[in-house]
Amino acid sequence: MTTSITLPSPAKLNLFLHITGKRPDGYHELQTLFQFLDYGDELTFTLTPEQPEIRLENPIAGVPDDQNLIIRAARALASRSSNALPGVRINLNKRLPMGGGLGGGSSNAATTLLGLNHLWNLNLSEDELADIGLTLGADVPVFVRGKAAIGEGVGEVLTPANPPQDWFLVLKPNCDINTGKIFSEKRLTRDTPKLKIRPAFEGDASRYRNDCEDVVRELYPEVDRSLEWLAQFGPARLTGTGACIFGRFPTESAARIIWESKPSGIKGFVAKGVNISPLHTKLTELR
Ligand SMILES: C[C@@](CO)(OP(=O)(O)O)[C@H](O)COP(=O)(O)OP(=O)(O)OC[C@H]1O[C@@H](n2ccc(N)nc2=O)[C@H](O)[C@@H]1O
Ligand SMILES: Nc1ncnc2c1ncn2[C@@H]1O[C@H](COP(=O)(O)OP(=O)(O)O)[C@@H](O)[C@H]1O
Repeated sequence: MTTSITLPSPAKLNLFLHITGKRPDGYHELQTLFQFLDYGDELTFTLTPEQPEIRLENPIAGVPDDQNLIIRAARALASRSSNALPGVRINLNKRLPMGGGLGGGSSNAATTLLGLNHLWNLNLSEDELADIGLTLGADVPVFVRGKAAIGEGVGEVLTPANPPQDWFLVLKPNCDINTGKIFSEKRLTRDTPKLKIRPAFEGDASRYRNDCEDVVRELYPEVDRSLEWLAQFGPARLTGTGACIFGRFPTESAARIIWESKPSGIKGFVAKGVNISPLHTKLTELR
């Protein structure tokens, strides 16, 4: 019996993000193209049959365990089982900046759902895991399903897509952006016409925009300056509601050359865009 696994918890990019309307409950309707990166956090799950608790070995500063999406996902999954389950010790190797629009927390939740479904032998279907995921956040289902996709609704209605698997230079301007604040800005564009995405999205994502970008640039000069710098070298965009931005390159070496010349003091990384999540690639190897 497997008692311990280490799994990737990748980042996502929103290659474009259109706001197409607003629902009566105040949430915004989106059309967004999600692609994964071959870069992210890593989670190790170790069963502890002698201790029944779900325990995070290295809590995140400022995020109480009760609010940590890893613990919340593990508890939500455990509540689906009528049998007593062995406890689990979880170790998080955090590499992704938090609240940066890379979906790190949502990805951690999805890795926990899939990892513990495997270790606890629960055999829940992908649909069931995506439903549990949606109760934790709008971005969790795409990480559960593990395929690049256009997200509609609040991002949970997914249609698989196959964008080019380019290389990206991702930068994290030195500011924290609150998603709720951006969505509540009056001047946000909320009426972008819907793109035709069925039977398949054939468009070139770089022709489309992130509707949050103008507002974020106005409110956060660090993002504005970083985007201006990165756009010198090719198409550059905001992911989610920021603060991370990304530039697209045809090869790893092209991205690394620009990385070497980035302004001092700004953090980031180079990664490849992938249409199958590294989490799913790893789980397939384990089966
Ligand atoms: C914008 C996206 C795009 O991938 O990513 P991130 O920048 O967070 O990575 C997501 O849709 C983020 O979804 P999610 O992670 O669930 O959003 P939350 O932080 O819970 O949202 C905070 C607040 O923003 C507003 N909100 C959020 C999403 C949405 N589609 N419409 C909204 O109006 C709501 O007021 C909500 O209470
Ligand atoms: N395991 C987790 N990893 C990261 N953030 C988490 C986690 N659990 C809860 N959070 C909370 O979720 C917020 C959003 O984090 P994250 O998913 O990294 O960013 P974003 O939604 O902008 O892509 C964080 O600021 C943090 O308060």
